[in-house]
Amino acid sequence: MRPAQAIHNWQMDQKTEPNMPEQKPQYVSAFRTLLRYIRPHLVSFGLVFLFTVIAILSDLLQPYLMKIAIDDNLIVGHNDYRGLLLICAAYFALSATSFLFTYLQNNLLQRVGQSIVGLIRKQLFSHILRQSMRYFDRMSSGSLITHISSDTEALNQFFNQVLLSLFRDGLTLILIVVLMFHLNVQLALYCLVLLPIIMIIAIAFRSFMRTTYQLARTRLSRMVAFVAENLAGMNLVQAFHQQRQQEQHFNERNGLYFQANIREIRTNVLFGRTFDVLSNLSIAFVTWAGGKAVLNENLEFGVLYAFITYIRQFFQPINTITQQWNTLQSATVAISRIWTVFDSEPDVRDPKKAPSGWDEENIRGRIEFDRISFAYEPDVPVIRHLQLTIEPGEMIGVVGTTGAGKSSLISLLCRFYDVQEGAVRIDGVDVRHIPQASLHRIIGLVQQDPYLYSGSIIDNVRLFDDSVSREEVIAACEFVGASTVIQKLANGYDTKLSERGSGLSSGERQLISFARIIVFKPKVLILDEASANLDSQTEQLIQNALHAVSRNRTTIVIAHRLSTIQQADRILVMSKGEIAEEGTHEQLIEAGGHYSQLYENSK
Ligand SMILES: Nc1ncnc2c1ncn2[C@@H]1O[C@H](COP(=O)(O)OP(=O)(O)OP(=O)(O)O)[C@@H](O)[C@H]1O
Repeated sequence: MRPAQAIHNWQMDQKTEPNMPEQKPQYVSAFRTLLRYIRPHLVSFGLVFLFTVIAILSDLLQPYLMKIAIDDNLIVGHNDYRGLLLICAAYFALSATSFLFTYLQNNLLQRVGQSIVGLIRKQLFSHILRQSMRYFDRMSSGSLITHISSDTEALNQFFNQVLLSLFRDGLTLILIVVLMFHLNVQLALYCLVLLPIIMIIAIAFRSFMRTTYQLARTRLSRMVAFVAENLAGMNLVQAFHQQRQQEQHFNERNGLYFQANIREIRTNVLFGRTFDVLSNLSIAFVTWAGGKAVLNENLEFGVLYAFITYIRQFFQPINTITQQWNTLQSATVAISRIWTVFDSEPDVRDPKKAPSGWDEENIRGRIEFDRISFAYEPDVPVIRHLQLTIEPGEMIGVVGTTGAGKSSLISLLCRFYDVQEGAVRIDGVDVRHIPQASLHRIIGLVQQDPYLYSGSIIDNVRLFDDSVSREEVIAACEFVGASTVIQKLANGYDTKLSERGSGLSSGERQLISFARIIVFKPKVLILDEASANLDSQTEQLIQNALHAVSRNRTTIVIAHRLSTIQQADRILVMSKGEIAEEGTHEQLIEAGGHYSQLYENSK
């Protein structure tokens, strides 16, 4: 990302934070979409349901067994030791069954959930990769990272917590009510009297818990986004000594997240304890009403025991389900957010098929900008009616003031953006008709500050393409003169580079990019020259590499040092999106215009 973009994103983040609208969950559309992913796993979900039923039944039959033991085997004078032993064995068997099926159900649900979430994450990333540059101008990288990490994690929780709880706790509740009515209708009705109170408390807490939960999640995403933006623009932070200010901004976000977390925990504890109190109240009530009935010999003691156990088990699933409401909501918001990303279509699209007669291997490299106009924002033209033809094998140098539109011209040739007027053609074919993969094989781009991937130098030159041999890579590096730089590194060609190619200057990274050009042999070479001050040795290496690589290749060099392009076949001077001067170095010096002034200043 451009540093300017990073700053812009921080500013956006800071400006919009207090008023950023919370996204409302769209349950129906979110789950209809999710259903598409669930459908292929219906058998597994069916099995999870079956295992859940078995595990719950095994749990709930345990108090019932105790009731039988108390009422039938422990009655004084019965001395039914064999019966008692059988019940104990059955109790153990039920526990073991519950253990086994809970384990199976958990594992299976986790596996299915993880594979769905993994698939969504994969599709999300490849969808983002297919977007055009305009999309990345609009979206901050922080929010995209949040979509891929936190939002998919919320989906993961939906499967592992919400769905599991709905299956397990919902079913437990239903079965407890059935068992209570089976044991004693009157006592069951007494217990159900409490239901409306439970509902009122749950609903009252629900909206409160939702607010605190959403607040904590939003503040967490903002903090993550902020860190991501800072990492992307670290050079800027350091160059402008922004450490203190950024630390302060981070501390504010960290503090807000801390407060939201504390509020969330406090609410959860309050809610959980309220349910405990309610549960104890019901037990006291049932002990009083049931105890009276036992004393009057209207109720067996075992039934009362089973009832009390069921009441204890009754509150726990209600508590869990209510708590899952938050996760359900955040998962719904996450699904909507993920689908907003999926909904965005790239502005720059591939043609349905390559134009007839298109032969990538035999491209000559004639480039034509035919009266093109372009703007990033409506009404702010960056390039105006520009006409330029570059012959195959020609080397063009482009100079101009900052913001003149040099990089934009290259972006249009690479089709990172589409022109609004006119056409860009390669060998007479409009780039909009050329499949992008083919276009990017034809054009080799050596950027100003080349991006290197985490990996060895070998992998960075061959772009992880194993069909390119190590020897080819080494030969390419030697050809462009990068080997001197590489051999100085600790592990030579096997030195592991980090994403910013740490340890290498931008000029040295450009040398490695030149080696890529030799390996992949594109017909057109674009060099956005490193503007950073290079030491004279690296500068000379780059000059030599450019000379070697540009041979028989159409080459466009955006030059920051005029020495690089003095030998160019033609030099263009750009100003305000137009070509202001054009000619060889000698012709332009003689003309005494802007170029000659630049040349004088650079001496
Ligand atoms: N992604 C973008 N979104 C909006 N405006 C942009 C974007 N990229 C560049 N611009 C604007 O377009 C104009 C031309 O920019 P461009 O990068 O093409 O100039 P340049 O000649 O390459 O400048 P420099 O030498 O500083 O790199 C500038 O005013 C710049 O602010």
